[in-house]
Formats: sequence, structure tokens, C-alpha cells
Amino acid sequence: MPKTMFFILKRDYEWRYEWFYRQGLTTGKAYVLLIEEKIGVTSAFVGRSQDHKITTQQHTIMPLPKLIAPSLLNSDFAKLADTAAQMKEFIESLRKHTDIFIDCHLMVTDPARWVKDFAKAGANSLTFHLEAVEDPAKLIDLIHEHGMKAAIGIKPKTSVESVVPFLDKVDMILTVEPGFGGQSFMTDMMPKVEFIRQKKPDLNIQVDGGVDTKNIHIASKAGATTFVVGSAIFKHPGKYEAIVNELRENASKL
Ligand SMILES: O=C(CO)[C@@H](O)[C@H](O)COP(=O)(O)O
Repeated sequence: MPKTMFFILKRDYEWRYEWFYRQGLTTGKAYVLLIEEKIGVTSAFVGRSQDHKITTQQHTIMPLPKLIAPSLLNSDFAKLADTAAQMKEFIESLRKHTDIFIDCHLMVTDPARWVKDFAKAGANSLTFHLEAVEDPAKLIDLIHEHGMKAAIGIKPKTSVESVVPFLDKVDMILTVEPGFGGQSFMTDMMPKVEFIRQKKPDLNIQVDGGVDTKNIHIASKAGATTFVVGSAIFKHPGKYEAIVNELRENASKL
């Protein structure tokens, strides 16, 4: 029996076509019907023709949420931990008080050395720098084996193409020069975000460095979904919640 050809037109970040085939159905010309965006939910109607009769199915595609990730690097807490070992202890003590998702950005030369310790300490995700490891795929597997998500950070001068082989296995972070907070937001890094978003419409892409209420929409429009924010939050003691809410609101304004 010939095949039926389907395709889905999804408008989450960019219009994109997914072609897939099903065995055993009549070959027909596929139609894409209206995409509806209602209350942040995109519905794709997949049309197909079979024996010259068009039927449709509605698929609901939830766009990725926009997440604010406060970075403790530039906060009073950070004074407690200026080495990976101290950071591990800090995570252990933090974990006793909260079940919040903790993403540890390991700006260290031998991240593999810390995987087991940070998993035991209660980290949910480890971000390592592509520039710091010989075999990123092996480290990603090690992080996954310890029950954590894996993310790759790349420095401004590192080409975005260098992470393409790993995009199926990680979240992604694009960052300023690693190691310290308070740097300026790098608008010229946004084409990297757009490049990855085009390749991976459903990948969580983090932007880190100088993000604040005035520029977060730039990163969001480029396709970022998680925003690492340090100074813009922690330089306003007592106003954290209001700032995080404003960040989240501005990230959603596209
Ligand atoms: O993690 C890094 C650099 O490695 C910093 O970019 C911060 O964590 C974010 O700091 P701010 O720029 O928001 O102060």
C-alpha cells in the first residue's frame, strides 16, 4: 500500500515543516490548515488527504515557558562559596531547605570530577563549558547517568556550530565570559540563539550575562527560554519578587 504524507506547520518560534510518513495509507497531497494561537497555546491542524477526502486532526503545541533563573554568583550567598568544593557544600545546605530546581554552572577545567559530588549534593542540572572538555558527549552521558540534566555553555568567541553535535542531548546556555557577574548584556550573541532556535524549536536555551528588565525581551525574541539573572535581581535587596515578576513579564512581551 502506498504511503500517506503528513506535514505539520508550527508557529512557535519560526514556521517550520516536519515531514513524516506513515506506512500503509493512500498517498495524497497533504494540506496544512490554519494555525491558531490562543492564550499562548498554538494549535496546529494537520490536514491530510486520503482517497481525495481531507480530514484534519488538531495538535496542541505548548510553547516552552519563559523561566527566570536567579544567579547566585553575584549575590551575598556567593561569598559562601568561591570554589567548586565550597559550592558543593552550599548546594547541600540549600537542598535541605528547598526542592527548587538547581542548575549548577560549572565554570571549571575538569567538570567530570564534580558530577558525582554535585548529584549527591542535590543539583538537578549541570552546565559545563564546551571549551573545558575533550569529550562533551561522554560528560553529557555521565551527567545523565547521575540523574541530572546536562547543559553546555559556550563563551562569546566560541562558534555556535561547535555545539550542533550535542543539541539532541542537552539544554543550551550562551553566556558572557564565564566567571563573574555584572557584565554587560551581549546583543551580538543573539544570532547564536536564533541559530540554535531554528535548529531546535523545542530546546531550552539559556542566556546569561547582564540580563535585566530592559533587555530580556531581546533575548526572548531571539528564542531564549531561560534567563540567568544575577545583578539585576540581587542589587535590589528586598525587591526580588517584583523584579523577577517584571523580568518574566518582559520576557513574554515579544
Ligand atoms: O554566570 C555568570 C558568568 O559566568 C554571570 O553571567 C551571572 O551568573 C549572571 O550575572 P549578571 O550579569 O546577571 O550579574
